Amino acid sequence: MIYTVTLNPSIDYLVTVDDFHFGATNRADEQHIVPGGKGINVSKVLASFGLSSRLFGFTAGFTGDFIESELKVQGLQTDFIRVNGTTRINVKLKTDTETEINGRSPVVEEKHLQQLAGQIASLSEGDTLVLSGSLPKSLPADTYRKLTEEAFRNGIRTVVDTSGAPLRESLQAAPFLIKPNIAELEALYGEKAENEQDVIRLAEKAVEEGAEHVLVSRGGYPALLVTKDNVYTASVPTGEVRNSVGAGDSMVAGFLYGLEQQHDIKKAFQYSIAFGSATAFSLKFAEKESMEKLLPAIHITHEKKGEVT
Ligand SMILES: Nc1ncnc2c1ncn2[C@@H]1O[C@H](COP(=O)(O)OP(=O)(O)OP(=O)(O)O)[C@@H](O)[C@H]1O
Ligand SMILES: O=P(O)(O)OC[C@@]1(O)O[C@H](CO)[C@@H](O)[C@@H]1O
Repeated sequence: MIYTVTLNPSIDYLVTVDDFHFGATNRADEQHIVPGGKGINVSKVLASFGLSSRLFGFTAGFTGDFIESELKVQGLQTDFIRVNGTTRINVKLKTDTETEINGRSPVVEEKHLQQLAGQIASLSEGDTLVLSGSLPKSLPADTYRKLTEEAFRNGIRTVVDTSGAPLRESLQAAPFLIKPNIAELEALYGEKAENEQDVIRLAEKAVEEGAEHVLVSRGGYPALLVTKDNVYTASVPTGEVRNSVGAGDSMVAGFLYGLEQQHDIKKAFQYSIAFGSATAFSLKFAEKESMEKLLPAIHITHEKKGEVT
């Protein structure tokens, strides 16, 4: 079973303003109000590909109520812990470019974290735990590391998709997969990656620090999957980007989908790109038909300690 954890969910207010003027009153040309947050997005994408998951995390106030009721309508199995305050609202403004304002999280207390740890303690060997997104400000940076350590001890595979100190800390707990985008990977080591070799070098550092698979997304540029002995590079399909919100989460979902279908790592990587780009090319998240159209066009190069296949 797959479990996703969204410690810091959101309502995403996706708004398109074709002719945007800074400092003026603008009117929306299109808008969508949806439950968001990285773990929630992973679960939503998995569900539309027929894979069930259970959703953990913290919700609060009327925005939290909206998220829970919407997800239930969509048939998702939620088990959120209620905290005080109000779940944040994240603004995703699409003009000729994309601008985001992510809101402030409510306060999550130690007792709530303990409750979550209790939920995770009930997982079984072979389960997958996806820890995605930022931490509420009140939680310490080692939160994901501790949850990953506990999961690792119990034979649970952990995916960590976050950035900064929580990502750095989590490496020590040997996560099965991390999925930084290029900016997150660069920030992790305080270095700019000027070319693909630099990206590989930085990803290898993350492997040395403990991650088993490092999946680096680079928007429309080839993505990389780096492990101890292997480097895979995937071409990314060309197309019109209509919405990149959730493209990274769709990659995580696609990777897990590939593994759930009993495919190897290389094929799972190919699925992850197809899922990511299917989301980027659509106003909604990836759907089966669009994903399957993109899949054959994604070519993977595999380099194993000096050999190229
Ligand atoms: N311009 C693009 N053309 C084709 N595919 C794209 C493009 N931008 C994003 N994608 C798809 O989405 C994937 C994830 O993109 P990106 O590196 O922007 O992730 P991210 O920053 O984690 O995304 P987000 O945080 O917006 O969900 C890419 O690997 C690719 O499959
Ligand atoms: O502030 P965080 O937790 O890093 O990211 C939250 C978020 O931007 O990520 C998702 C897209 O990946 C959105 O649904 C959501 O608004």
